[in-house]
This record gives sequence, structure tokens and C-alpha cells, in this order.
Amino acid sequence: MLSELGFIRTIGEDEDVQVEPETDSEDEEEEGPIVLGRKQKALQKNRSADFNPDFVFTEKEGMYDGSWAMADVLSQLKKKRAATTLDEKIEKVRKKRKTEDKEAKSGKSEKEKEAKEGSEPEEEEDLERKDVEASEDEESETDYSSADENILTKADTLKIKERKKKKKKGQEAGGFFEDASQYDENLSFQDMNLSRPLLKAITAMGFKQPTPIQKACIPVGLLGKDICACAATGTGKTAAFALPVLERLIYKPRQAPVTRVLVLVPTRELGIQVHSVTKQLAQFCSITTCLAVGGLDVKSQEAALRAAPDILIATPGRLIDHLHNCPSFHLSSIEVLILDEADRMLDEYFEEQMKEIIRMCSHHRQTMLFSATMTDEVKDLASVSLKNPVRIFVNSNTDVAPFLRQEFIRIRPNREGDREAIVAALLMRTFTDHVMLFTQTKKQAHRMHILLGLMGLQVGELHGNLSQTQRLEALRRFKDEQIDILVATDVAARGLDIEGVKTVINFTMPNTIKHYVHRVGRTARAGRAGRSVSLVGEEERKMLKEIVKAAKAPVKARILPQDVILKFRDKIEKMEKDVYAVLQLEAEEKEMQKSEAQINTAQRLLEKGKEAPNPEPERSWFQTKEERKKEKIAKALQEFDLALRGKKKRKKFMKEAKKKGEMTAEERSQFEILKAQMFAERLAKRNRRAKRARAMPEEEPVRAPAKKQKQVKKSVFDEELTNTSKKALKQYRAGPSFEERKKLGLPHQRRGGNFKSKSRYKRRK
Ligand SMILES: Nc1ncnc2c1ncn2[C@@H]1O[C@H](COP(=O)(O)OP(=O)(O)OP(=O)(O)O)[C@@H](O)[C@H]1O
Repeated sequence: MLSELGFIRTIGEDEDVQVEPETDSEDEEEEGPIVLGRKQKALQKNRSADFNPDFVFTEKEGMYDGSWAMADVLSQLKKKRAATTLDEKIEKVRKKRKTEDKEAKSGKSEKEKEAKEGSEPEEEEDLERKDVEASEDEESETDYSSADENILTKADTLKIKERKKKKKKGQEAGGFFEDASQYDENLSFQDMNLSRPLLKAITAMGFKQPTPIQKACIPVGLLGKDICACAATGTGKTAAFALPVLERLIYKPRQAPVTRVLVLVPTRELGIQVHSVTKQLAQFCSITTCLAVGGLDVKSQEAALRAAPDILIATPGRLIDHLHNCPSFHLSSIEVLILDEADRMLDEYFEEQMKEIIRMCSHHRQTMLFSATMTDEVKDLASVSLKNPVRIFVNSNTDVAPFLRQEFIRIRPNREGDREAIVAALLMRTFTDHVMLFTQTKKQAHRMHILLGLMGLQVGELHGNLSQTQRLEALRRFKDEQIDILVATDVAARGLDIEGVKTVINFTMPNTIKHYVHRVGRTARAGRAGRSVSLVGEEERKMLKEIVKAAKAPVKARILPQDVILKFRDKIEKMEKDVYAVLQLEAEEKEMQKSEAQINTAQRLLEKGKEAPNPEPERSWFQTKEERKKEKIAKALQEFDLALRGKKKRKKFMKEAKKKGEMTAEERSQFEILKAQMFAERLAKRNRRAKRARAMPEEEPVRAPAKKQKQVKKSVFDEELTNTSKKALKQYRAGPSFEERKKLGLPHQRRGGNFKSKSRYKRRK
């Protein structure tokens, strides 16, 4: 778009990332276009100077093209569409603005004409022509896609940030693990004893050499050992767990039709992707796979599960739903359990669901945990009860992708309101395509979509407030290069492998350094180069320091010229009324749809008389609705939202009482930062609490006198007791369940004696 307008980019070619060949894979060639339905045309296009020239893609010919299993997935989506898309609404408002500006201009020229009455007819004609030209000029001024050439071409300044010497921290494996982080660098796929169909698939996918994590993990995985693995983002962890599993299934065919492998992932989109990669790896063998993630049709998933696929890829919630509602489906035959993004799967958010799933899994299983930010603290992994696990840490869990160039833009204390302007300037002037922009909240993501759309950019959004159809559609359009910018929340931060993402922009710093590693890991994947640009305010500098400390390559500070920022700030201010108009259109459409739905229901009821529609049997879950609600409230930082709804806090954020629901640019940024901070605080508190609880010997609460127990209660739950924390306290005091104690190998003993049987234990409880 910039070239059309005759504008030049601000960063010179010489500033591009210097890509050095990876030491352990010098003659390694890059993978083929395996993932997510990329057009080969796009692939050629992406072989630009931005990417590591040492990598060569191998094209797949006539093979299963793995089009991201999109056809499968789309057929499972509910066919519900908004009457008009957000982009159509944005376009409508833009057109209206243009017409209004034109009219205003012609009104002005009418007056000018009147003032010049009496002039020669030829001159009048001339004037008319000029008028048209002038109004066209005016139009391009109010068209937000155009900006002063000056502000678009003025270069940013880049400075290298000083790096403080990192203290060498020896990676202690801790007594629990055997460490297998060292691997044979010369190992090839052929050396790994993989079956022919797998080697054929690997070639078809364009993989020439295994990546370091694959070299380290595949041999250990083939031995059937439990694994706890960590490797940087985009280094091929999916194949590292999928290949040994497929080999096992090929080598040891099943005796009965049962599901033998379960892969758990935290998000639906990641589930779809892992399913697609597994299918591609299994394209030349008869291993069957199934996808069971939320947002897709339950009935077709149930039918697929009844056929007992070999490998099941699922999100925890939907899996539990099937376990409770699909009578023939169970996990007792699971031989391998894999947690992709394992640290996420084992965190507070999925805690209850994971407990339920692991409770149902066979005890005699192999368990493999993978993440770029994997914890190696045995105590954090206790819930999956690993058996003599092997620790494979190819990277440290704060390492970013090897060819990532990290940049930061400092936001001065009183300039928080500049964030939107800075992001707009970056996207209009410098990073114009293949960009992922991360925001902390869904609301801000939506707002950025509208703002940038009004500026004429091709934008999409991806977050939890959208329907599954909208989420997948946004992803598809981004992959197919129909849109240049994808604005997303952390739902898109983990695991997604979108080919060709050049830049990741962080509107604010994420919750924790882990979140940062995953977000910026959406670029610089599979040996390619990429760039991240993060906006850092005064309150976020602590995380910046951590990142700089952990960085292996120098990080850069980008400085945008102040007049550029001011110009964009001014533009955005002028656009506020249009943002409001788009939001209004959305609200009206929603109301209309709601009324229509009500009318339709009423009509259906009238047609059927008083006959009630065929009631679907209610689906059950492992928690009651009430419990689930409470858990959600406790875990989704709802207290933050509620606190903001409270009068006092709200006042802090809303300067004018009249502007109901509207925040200034400063307030919006503060809101984003505060949310991240509250998450981090909450996490720290939880970790402290867990540490304290662990510091107490297992039997202590049992034998301690009543007085001491009270002290324990106070120190463990030192915050105000809400209903949820009361429940947590109760649970804590009750100690682990009978099954958990049994699994952990603890004596089945609790307050008041030994319990030899479950019923006695229960009675006592
Ligand atoms: N041996 C290989 N050779 C070349 N490319 C590979 C190889 N293995 C995997 N890839 C490619 O690397 C990319 C990243 O792989 P994958 O998504 O598995 O990374 P990841 O480590 O799981 O990343 P994340 O931590 O973000 O989930 C994919 O496009 C995949 O096709």
C-alpha cells in the first residue's frame, strides 16, 4: 500500500537481522510447506531477503497437502454468520466519512463561488475543474490511509541496549531426572530406526535433518520413557513427540479397537494444528487420528470417538465432556499421554480439569511434557506423576527463538496515551504486512482492529469473544495473506505455526516473561528470521530488564520521532467518532439479531403448538454448573473486572463521569498494564502459597494441635477470604484425595488413623 502511495519504508535493508547459520545444523535445509494450508505461491514470495538464505524448502508434490485439516474442521462449524462483517461496517463508516468530507468541501466551495460571482464563464468552468481536484485532495487527507509523506518516511532511531553480564546458572537436573539434554549432533532421521512410512512422510514434508529437540527426544521417546522437554519456540517440538508415538503404534499394532494416544493442548486452534501435523506424519500408514476441541460439532466428534481412533488430540474441557457423555469412550487404554504446552496445561487454569483427566488415564502409560517454557521443578510436575522422567532441555526456558531480533520502544511515564499512535505509526510506516499485534484484553484487540481498519489497513482479530467460525476465519485470512495484520490476545500466543510472520508487536508487555517468550515465538520459526517490537512503559521496565538479561543477542531500542507520534495521535483523536459509529453499528446489528432470534423461536413454538421441541438430553460434566462458574470466576481474573466495575476504582480510570464507558488513550493503556500486573501478582501469590504449603511436612497438619492449625490457616490464606478461597481452604485442610495419595505413593493416612479402604476413608471424611 505504501508503495502505491509513493512512500518509502523507514528501516533500511542494512538493518535487517543478520542470520547466522545454526551451529548444529549447518547444512540443514528448511522444512517444506507443511502447515496450515499455505499457498505455494505465497511460499515463493516469502523467500525474501528477510529469511535465512541457507534454508531451502522442498515442495511436496501430489502428497497429502495437509491443508490444515481445514475442510474437516470447517464442516464441524456451526453455520452462523453475522449479517455484516466488522470490516464491512468499517468500510461503511469510512465511505460515509468520505462523503461527508466531500459535501463539507463542496459546501465551502459553493460559498467561495458565490463570493466570486460575476467572473468570466470560462473562468467558472476552470474553477469547477479545480474544485473537483481540490475535493479529491481533501478526500485523501481525511482518508486515514494517507498521511504526511514526512511522517511516513522519517526514520526511527535504533540503539543497542546494553546487556548486563548474565550470571551463569548451572542447570541442575535435581535428583528426580535423568538428564538427556546432550544429543548426538550427527543423528539423522534414518539413524533413528523409524519405519518407512514415517521416513516417507518426513521427506514429503520437506524435513531434511532433525532439529536439536528432535535429535534429543525421538530416541528417548522410542524407549518408552517419560519425558520432560524444553526447546525454543518454532524448533519442531510437535514432530519430536509425534514421531516416536507413531513409530510405537506402527511397531506394536493394536489388539483391539481402542484409543492409545492422547495429546492435550490448551487452545482449539493449536489442537487443529497439531492434528494436521500428526495427520501429515501419518499419511503413509494406517494410524487414525481424531480431533476433539471446543467450538466444533460435538456429535461428529462423538461419532469419530466411537470408531476408536489411535490418536486423539483434544482440549481438556471438550475431552471431559466426551468422557462424561459418550458412554463407550474412556481413557483406560491410553498408552501415551502428551501435554503440549505442558506448563500451561499444568497451571492453575486447567488444574481441576487435568486432575480429572489424569485420574481417568491408565496408570501404565508413558507421559511426555513439552514446552518452550517448561518448568523442571519436580514438584510442579507432581500432578502428572511422571515415572523416572528424562529431562531434555535443549534450551533454557527463557530462551527466545534463535533468529529473533528483539526491539523495545520506551513509553515515558506521562506518555502512556501514545501507545495506540505508536502502534499505528509502526504499522503504517514500517511493518506493513505479516504482523501479529498482541493486546492484553479482547476489548483493546477489537478497538485496534477498528482503528487500523479505519486507517485503511487490512486487519483481522482473534480472541475469545469471537465465535469459533470467526476465530478460524481470521486465522485463515491471515495465513492466506488476505489480511496483513492479525490483532490477537494471548489465545494466539502459544504454539501457532503461521508461516511467514515477520513481526510481532506487543501493545503492552504480557503478564510474565513466559507469555513474552511465546508471543514473540510466533515469528522467527524454523530457522527463519523475525522481529519483535514491544512497547514498554515505566511500570513494565522490570520485565524488560529480565528479557535483556536473558537475551543471547543484543536487543535494540527503537525511538520514533516525536512529531510522527503526535501526528498519529491527532489522527486517532479525529477518528474517535468513526470508531464510535462502527461500535454503534455493531450494537444495532446485535440487537436486531437478538430480536430476530426471539421471533423465530416464538414462531417455531406457535407452529408446533404447545408441543415442546425434542429436548436434547442434558450433557453432564465433572463439576456442577455452580462449581464450574465459581472456578471460572476465581481463575479468569474476574475480580479485576469486578473491581473496575466498583465505583472507587472505576473513578480512577474514568476521568469524566459523563463519558460512561469511554476511556482516554492513557486510561486504556493503564487498563491493559494493570491487567497484566494483576495476573503476575496473582501468580506470584499462588507460587508463594504453594511453596509455603510444600514447606510443611505432609503429616504436620494432621498432628498439629488445633492452635497451630489456625496459624497455618492464617499464613497460607493471608488474603481476604472469599467464598472460593474458603472452599480452597477446606480442600487444603482435607488434604489429597484417597486416589491422589495412593498415586503419589503416600500412606493412606489422615487425621485420626490409617484407612485401608476407600469406603472407610470416605466415611471418616
Ligand atoms: N526437522 C525439521 N526440519 C525442518 N523444519 C521442521 C522440522 N521439524 C519441524 N519443522 C518445522 O518447524 C516449524 C515449527 O514447528 P513446531 O510448530 O513443531 O514448533 P514448536 O517447537 O512446537 O513451537 P512452539 O513452541 O511455538 O509450539 C513447523 O513449520 C515445522 O514444519
